[in-house]
Amino acid sequence: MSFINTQNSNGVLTITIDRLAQKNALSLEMYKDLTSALMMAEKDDTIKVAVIKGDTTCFTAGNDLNDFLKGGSLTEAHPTVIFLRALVSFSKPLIASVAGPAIGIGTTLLMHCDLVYSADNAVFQLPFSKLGLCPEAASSAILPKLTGRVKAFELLVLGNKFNADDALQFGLVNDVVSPEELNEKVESVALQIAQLPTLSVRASKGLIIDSQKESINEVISHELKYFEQLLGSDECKAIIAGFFKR
Ligand SMILES: C/C=C/C(=O)SCCNC(=O)CCNC(=O)[C@H](O)C(C)(C)COP(=O)(O)OP(=O)(O)OC[C@H]1O[C@@H](n2cnc3c(N)ncnc32)[C@H](O)[C@@H]1OP(=O)(O)O
Repeated sequence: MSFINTQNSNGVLTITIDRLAQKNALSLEMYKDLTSALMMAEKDDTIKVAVIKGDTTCFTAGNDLNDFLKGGSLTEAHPTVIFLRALVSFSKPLIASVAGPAIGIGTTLLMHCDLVYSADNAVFQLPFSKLGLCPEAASSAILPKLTGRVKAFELLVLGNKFNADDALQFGLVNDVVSPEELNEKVESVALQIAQLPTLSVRASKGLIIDSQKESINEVISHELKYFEQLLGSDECKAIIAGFFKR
């Protein structure tokens, strides 16, 4: 059973994370499906813009902690790494629609989206140190640029939860609406983009991000070396195993 659904309509590919019983935690299979969805959007000329969403109660609880426990080397062949590379290289506008928990990669993937809309029930968290891990998805470089160094340290290392208004203030999201308004808001912006001249939108995204892609990918590689080491540590394994013994 796939927990990633796609719907293609009016030039908009909507990618829905749908594993609510596990708070939309992202398994390796789900990363593969997310990558496939991005690649499909990249290749299909009828798709002008992609939206990534959960539902109005939950975006994603981040990486599936069971998969962390299983281990595995974070090489370029790893599904999470392939997804991160696809996210960085995605050349069409990507809009995130966030509600409820957006934990770990649920927050860091937003740093690779072009527009982010949040419901006022969203809860963001970068609990890397609490898990015995370190930042990923180039958040160690992107977040300090958004928030300044000391706030980035607070968010990435203390790892406390923050709300949608905080995320708006940090420049992580464009706008905050009620959960009931979120889908309509995102759909209307996506349709607006889909109707703009395609080449102009593509060129504009390229101008905003292309010059940074190489360094973002380098930061991702650098972070992954530490992340892999930490993931293999007894400390991290004990913390993650503890999550399931609550
Ligand atoms: C490269 C990527 C790095 C990262 O993403 S690092 C971040 C990893 N993620 C986390 O550390 C978040 C872990 N989850 C939570 O903190 C909490 O959950 C939430 C705040 C998201 C929601 O809390 P609540 O509403 O109380 O739900 P619940 O009872 O904790 O979870 C419901 C079911 O979902 C499973 N679950 C939640 N998150 C994960 C996860 N990340 N990986 C695997 N399973 C998860 C639980 O175990 C449980 O399941 P059952 O009903 O069978 O007991």
